[in-house]
Amino acid sequence: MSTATVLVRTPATSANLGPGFDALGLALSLHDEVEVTAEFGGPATPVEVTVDGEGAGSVPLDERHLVVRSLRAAFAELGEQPSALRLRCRNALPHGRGLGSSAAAIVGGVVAARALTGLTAHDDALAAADRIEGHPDNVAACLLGGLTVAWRDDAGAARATRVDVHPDVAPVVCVPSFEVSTEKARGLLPETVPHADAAANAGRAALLVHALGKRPDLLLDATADRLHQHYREPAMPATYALVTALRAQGLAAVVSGAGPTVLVLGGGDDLSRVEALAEGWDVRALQVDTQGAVVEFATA
Ligand SMILES: Nc1ncnc2c1ncn2[C@@H]1O[C@H](COP(=O)(O)OP(=O)(O)O)[C@@H](O)[C@H]1O
Ligand SMILES: N[C@@H](CCOP(=O)(O)O)C(=O)O
Repeated sequence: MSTATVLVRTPATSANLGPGFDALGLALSLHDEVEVTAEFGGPATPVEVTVDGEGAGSVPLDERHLVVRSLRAAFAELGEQPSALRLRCRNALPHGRGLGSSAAAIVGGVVAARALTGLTAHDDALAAADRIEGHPDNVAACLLGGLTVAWRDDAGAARATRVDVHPDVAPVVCVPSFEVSTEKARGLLPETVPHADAAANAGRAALLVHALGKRPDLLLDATADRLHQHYREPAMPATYALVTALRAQGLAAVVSGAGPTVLVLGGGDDLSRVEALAEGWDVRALQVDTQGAVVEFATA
């Protein structure tokens, strides 16, 4: 029998960034940690999970737990399931707010399973995480850190590349007290969209990559979206109203991921202006996380 332990740290992510639906993601300086101990070759025992912080008291503590499901899926692809699994989760990412908590849980499980079997390269981890999450934008940024552009190749496997972010891009998030699940928010999207809207978003998404990297002064124009935000308004009217109010003041505000958090891609100078309009919201000035998922330690 063999036993190994790893500790994996995963960042929050804001996906879409306005026009980059299911493609763009930005890793943020807010993190979950999961410590996983796995035994191989012993008698099969039930999984043990403890949770501190966000999700404590609400997430299931058995095989339905999202990190456990992701570990199981990754171990299945790697060819061997552990006979025993023990997890200690310390969560800072709020759930169901559009800050990538599910992506962080999935990446945490996939990276932990790979580290527990001696794999440290991220090569196949992105595709594995995308197969669980169902869209590659958050998992790419969570895995790689920074600003990422994700896509699926012709065989359907997720791929991603990182783009450097201009130092003046200081993310501010306005987190509401209510949740909207990504599943519900995706259910509001239409099957098809007008060609003019698709064309407008393609142009703005291309501009956004340039604005985030080199021209923050173009961020207001670059963050305009016609593909998802207004379709989701019925599930989060307060979010849509805050985005509209912030944009009217010249601030580059978008719905973070599938919402309901609002992300403002401005400079640090914008914080007081955001706070003035976002009364009652939990307004946090964050930084871009440049590390992505990190294996803090691994013991065999
Ligand atoms: N650290 C975690 N541990 C277990 N389950 C989690 C964790 N993070 C997220 N989840 C699951 O994912 C759900 C939230 O996912 P989702 O609706 O995609 O919102 P978001 O990813 O924007 O926070 C939670 O309600 C919970 O079921
Ligand atoms: N592109 C996805 C992003 C979902 O992000 P999350 O943080 O809300 O899970 C979408 O817009 O549905």
